[in-house]
Amino acid sequence: MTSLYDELGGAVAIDAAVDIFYRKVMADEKLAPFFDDVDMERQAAKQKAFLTMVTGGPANYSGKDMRRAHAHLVAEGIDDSHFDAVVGHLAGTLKELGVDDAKIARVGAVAESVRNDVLGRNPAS
Ligand code: HEM
Repeated sequence: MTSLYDELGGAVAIDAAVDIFYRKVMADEKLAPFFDDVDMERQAAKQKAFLTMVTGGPANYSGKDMRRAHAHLVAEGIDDSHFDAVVGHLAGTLKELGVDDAKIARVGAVAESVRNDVLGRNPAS
């Protein structure tokens, strides 16, 4: 079966998407402060590897799991509003790149699957 990764356009598409996505995140004044001390080049590389893996492409992600990667941000106050904004920027990016709504919805579902981990909650809450 063709993976969502291939349907999106593979490595070239993921690279383009992550670059545009982080430009949007950094231009969003409620999100940018969380990235103040972050090396954005390294961050973009991790995000590319992560999105590649979770959309069914080659699994080269060696970063932290989503709960550990964001635990310090939970302490700094990230909540559903930040998560929704991040997912919105991802969807907006894909839309700009000409990805159809059905595929954007599938990427959105992948993002939703890590919401509780990113926000440091139990699955049931
Ligand atoms: C779909 C949701 C999200 C995904 C898939 C995601 C993915 C990632 C990945 C792969 C990393 C790198 C982990 C590592 O260093 O090993 C990371 C780090 C980070 N994420 Fe997210 N993230 C998401 C939501 C958010 C949200 C809502 C925020 C809040 C603004 C956020 C802010 C950050 C920051 C600031 C870092 C860097 C941490 C550091 O290096 O100190 N992320 N994220």
